[in-house]
Amino acid sequence: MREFDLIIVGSGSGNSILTEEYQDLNVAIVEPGTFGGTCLNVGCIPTKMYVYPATVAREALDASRLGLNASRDSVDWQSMRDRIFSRIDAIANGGLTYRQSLDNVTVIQEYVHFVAPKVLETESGEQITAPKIVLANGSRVQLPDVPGMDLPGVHTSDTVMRLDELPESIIVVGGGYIAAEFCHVFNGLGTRVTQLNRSGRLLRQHDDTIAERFKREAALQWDLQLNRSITGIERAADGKLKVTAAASDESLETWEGTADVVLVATGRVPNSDTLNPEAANLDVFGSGLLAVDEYQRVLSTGRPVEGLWALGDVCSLYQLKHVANAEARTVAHNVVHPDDLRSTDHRFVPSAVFTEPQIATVGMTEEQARVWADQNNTDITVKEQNFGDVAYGWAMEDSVGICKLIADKNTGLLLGAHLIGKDSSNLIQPLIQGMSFGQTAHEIARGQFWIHPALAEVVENALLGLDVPGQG
Ligand SMILES: Cc1cc2nc3c(=O)[nH]c(=O)nc-3n(C[C@H](O)[C@H](O)[C@H](O)COP(=O)(O)OP(=O)(O)OC[C@H]3O[C@@H](n4cnc5c(N)ncnc54)[C@H](O)[C@@H]3O)c2cc1C
Ligand SMILES: NC(=O)c1ccc[n+]([C@@H]2O[C@H](COP(=O)([O-])OP(=O)(O)OC[C@H]3O[C@@H](n4cnc5c(N)ncnc54)[C@H](O)[C@@H]3O)[C@@H](O)[C@H]2O)c1
Repeated sequence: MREFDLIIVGSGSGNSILTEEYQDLNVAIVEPGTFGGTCLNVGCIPTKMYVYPATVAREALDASRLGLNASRDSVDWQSMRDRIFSRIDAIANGGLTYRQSLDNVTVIQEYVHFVAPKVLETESGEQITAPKIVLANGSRVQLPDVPGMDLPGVHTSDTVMRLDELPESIIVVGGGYIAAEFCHVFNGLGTRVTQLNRSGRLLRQHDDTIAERFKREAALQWDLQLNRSITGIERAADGKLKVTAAASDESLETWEGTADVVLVATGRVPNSDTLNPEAANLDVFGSGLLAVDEYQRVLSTGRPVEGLWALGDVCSLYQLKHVANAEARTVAHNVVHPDDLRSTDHRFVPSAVFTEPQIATVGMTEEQARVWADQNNTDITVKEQNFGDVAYGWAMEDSVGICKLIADKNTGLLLGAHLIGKDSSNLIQPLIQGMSFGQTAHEIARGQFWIHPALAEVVENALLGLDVPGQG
């Protein structure tokens, strides 16, 4: 059995643990896939590198209301794809080469699973052990159990960005983040998009106002087929892929549609099962999440296992890179300072959906805030401010954007912020900051200058519209 001081399983956020404090430790990093993990290779980064040109194209197509006639004459998919992946592949290869060059680091390029507590076995049968092990092995695509998933032309987010050609038509299955972002990408680049979702709602975890507004905007851009659950995919006589879907709403008929490509984006599951957690008696809950305490220590029958840590999608309620990175910082400290444990602050986890319009959110939805207020004997105040009501919104002729804020009427503290509209992923940041540092809505609004006439004035006005102490 090979012994190390530390084993890290997964090279996504797990790879960022190795700070200078680790240079005297004998470390193994286990990564069977492409070095760098999901975000770099098949997730956040390449998707946004496609989102940006798609957004530029949509802005051109929508510019006529500003008296500017522009068009999307042609799209060079191959050069876009090669530009994106020549950058990304170089970073992944460079990261692997760098780690392999370090005297104190061994990279093991195989899957591992537990055979006993603290003992992992590679696919080729080698056993490795260490007093400290970090489990950072992420999540993977979950496919519905229907026929046709293995047909050529049926893709997931892992493969669709490497297509040889921009498809003329695509059916996107799912109504979450991944489906939304790829509908925007392909629609912006000129593919005919049909989105199929099981429920009648898009972005189900978002505030109702935002989800409804997004549904309206999505229906204006592509063909939206809601309340339809995929039942199968087959090859049609004309060579296209034929998708069938049952109606989950009784008023609808069974649906059939054809396209060149099908993208299945029906969720992701944690990779804990690939670790054989039973052999180490590790606690697993929900969709397969490893149970951890607030210090990221992995639990076994409810108690932390000495020297065993987890972070990111394999254990987190949030499948988000900034959360995986924050948890990695916690673990990086705790592994080498076990007597001075830090916890990860999960109070105000924001996220953004990079569509056109963008969506950004932090904290409670209005529905959650009403329940919370009842339980805590307080009241809430809600303000919806249209982007179109501020000067920059006039410049944009905006009729889409909303900044919706929810605050505790008595304390003035923000409970939730939900934006849809241009640059929402950036506009929300002062609200995340104010919530994180305990500032009231009035303090955020009046404790600083807001640049005039920047779009951020919509956030200032939304804050001033809340019925909280200090306003007036
Ligand atoms: C298409 C897409 C777009 C996304 N966009 C965003 C975004 O814009 N913003 C955002 O915040 N988040 C986004 N995410 C989510 C984000 O990518 C993940 O939350 C994040 O990358 C998780 O990091 P991780 O370190 O936990 O896991 P990963 O980066 O997935 O790393 C885990 C690694 O472990 C390896 N592994 C798995 N099982 C084993 C095993 N048994 N043995 C050894 N190794 C194993 C895997 O090969 C993998 O490389 C996106 C995800 C996808 C799929
Ligand atoms: N911008 C970002 O931060 C970003 C971008 C992409 C992904 N992510 C992360 O990745 C995670 C996974 O994303 P996702 O979109 O795959 O999952 P998701 O859980 O958000 O959405 C899955 C969707 O598929 C639908 N669905 C499930 N089974 C179906 C079926 N049989 N037929 C039709 N529809 C079906 C569900 O109703 C749901 O709308 C997200 O939760 C998010 O945390 C984040």
